Amino acid sequence: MSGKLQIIKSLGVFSQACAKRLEVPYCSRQLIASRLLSTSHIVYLEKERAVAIEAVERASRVCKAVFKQLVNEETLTKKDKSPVTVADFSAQAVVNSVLEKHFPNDPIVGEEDSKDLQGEDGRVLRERVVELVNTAVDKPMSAEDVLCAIDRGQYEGGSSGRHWTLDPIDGTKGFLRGEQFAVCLALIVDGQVRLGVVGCPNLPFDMSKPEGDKGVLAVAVQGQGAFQRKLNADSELEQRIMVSNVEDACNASFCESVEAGHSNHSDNAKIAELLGISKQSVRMDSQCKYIAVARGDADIYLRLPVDSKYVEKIWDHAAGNIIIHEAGGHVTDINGEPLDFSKGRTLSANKGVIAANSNIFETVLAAVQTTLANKY
Ligand SMILES: Nc1ncnc2c1ncn2[C@@H]1O[C@H](COP(=O)(O)O)[C@@H](OP(=O)(O)O)[C@H]1O
Ligand SMILES: [Mg+2]
Repeated sequence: MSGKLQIIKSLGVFSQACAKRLEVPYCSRQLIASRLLSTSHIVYLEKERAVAIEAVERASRVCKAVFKQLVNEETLTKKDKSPVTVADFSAQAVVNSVLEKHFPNDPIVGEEDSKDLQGEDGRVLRERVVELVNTAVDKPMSAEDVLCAIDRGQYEGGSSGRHWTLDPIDGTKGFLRGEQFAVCLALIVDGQVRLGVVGCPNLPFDMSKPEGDKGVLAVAVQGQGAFQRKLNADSELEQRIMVSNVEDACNASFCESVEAGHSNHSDNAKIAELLGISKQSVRMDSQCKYIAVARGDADIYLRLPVDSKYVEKIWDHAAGNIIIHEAGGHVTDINGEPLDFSKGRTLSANKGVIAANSNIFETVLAAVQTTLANKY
């Protein structure tokens, strides 16, 4: 069989999904195949994309169930951090076991480890986690299976080969406040982020209807654009998302962390003033901020350091980073350097994060550098 024919045959199972994403009606396999052959990168990472979506959807379901309980039940006070802990460990176990099933040789850089679930001290927490995990997986998992799955996240990362990075619940403070949080998964190949999936169970699907449907899944593969679909919905229909086209920074809106301990609110305010921005900042937890910029709900995301010591973690940025790029935006650190995901578990070569649409990015970066001049 010729190479070309082989590619066309292997495309068969993907053509309907690709048609959806390309926003063309589902047409003949041959037509889709010829489109894909002319832009051969489009089939790149198709299986990884589908598996990552499945993993994030399953984990998001687990988190959403705990989140609902937390918001509704009077018995759980928001000062009690255990619900988010249970959901966090469970989500990591669920994602890692889905990845193990399909890509058993891929290492994972995950935020959590199983230390707090070990031994007699960890028994109560462990039992709750095992019960929750078993609501979300196809094959029953023992306590040992669950701990092993969590600890598959201990990879050190680096610049060669491929690995995944996972934040099972990003925005734990938002989760506890009943606000925004996200399940974030990305695939890194030779130090470059190639695929990102972010599940945002509490984010309105359409920001112009804040009381409407909640639950967004955003996904991007390098070179293929960024898309959103309804999280855990029957329909797999995807919409392409794009950053805003605001051209004058003074008309921009910016978003930042709710937590002043994660991003310097007063420096952000000085930059906004310098840019002539009069709109109030949108404060939001987690990588939902990247999604807000990627779909044009906001124009700028500023994450300025609060001190010189904190080093950002790759799982807090990898998925959001590729989604912004694929939506037509730009992401760098405060020095204008791209985020470097090849350094292991942290972004040790970077300081802070700036994301914006491409029209205003250079203006925003200049304002950041003027404001922070030699501070870090
Ligand atoms: N001093 C600090 N500066 C920047 N980020 C910090 C920080 N301390 C903690 N974080 C990170 O900020 C993340 C939340 O970001 P945000 O404020 O945008 O919601 C946390 O993720 P987790 O919630 O997964 O622990 C944590 O990794
Ligand atoms: Mg995080």
